[in-house]
Amino acid sequence: MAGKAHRLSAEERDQLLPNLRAVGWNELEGRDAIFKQFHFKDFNRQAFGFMTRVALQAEKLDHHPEWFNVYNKVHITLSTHECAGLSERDVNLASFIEQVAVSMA
Ligand SMILES: C[C@H](O)[C@H](O)[C@H]1CNC2=NC(N)=NC(=O)C2=N1
Repeated sequence: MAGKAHRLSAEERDQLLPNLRAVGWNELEGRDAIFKQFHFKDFNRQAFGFMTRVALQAEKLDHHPEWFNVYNKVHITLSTHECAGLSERDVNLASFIEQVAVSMA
C-alpha cells in the first residue's frame, strides 16, 4: 500500500464519515475505529460469499477487517494499526464492503 497512513483529522471525518453513518457504520466508543453489523439471509450463499469477496479485496489493499461471523451475521470493525486509529484506508475498505453488501441483497 502506497504512503503512510495518517489518522483522519476532524475536518476529514466531517467530510468522509456522514456517508458511512448513513448506511449504518458507527464510531466505536473507547477506540478509534468504525463498526457495522451485517445480517444476511443465510451463511452459504450470502454471508460467506460476502466475506469471500471482502477478503480478496482486503488482500489486494493489504488492509484487513477485524470480523466476527456466526451463520448469517458478520460484524466488522475497521481501524489502522499503523496510525493506531481511523485512516482513509478504513473509509475506502468500508465503501467497498458497502458495494458488496448492496450487491448481495
Ligand atoms: C504488515 C501488514 O502490511 C500490515 O499489518 C497491514 C495488514 N492489514 C491491515 N489491516 C488493518 N485493518 N489495519 C492495518 O494497519 C493493517 N496493516
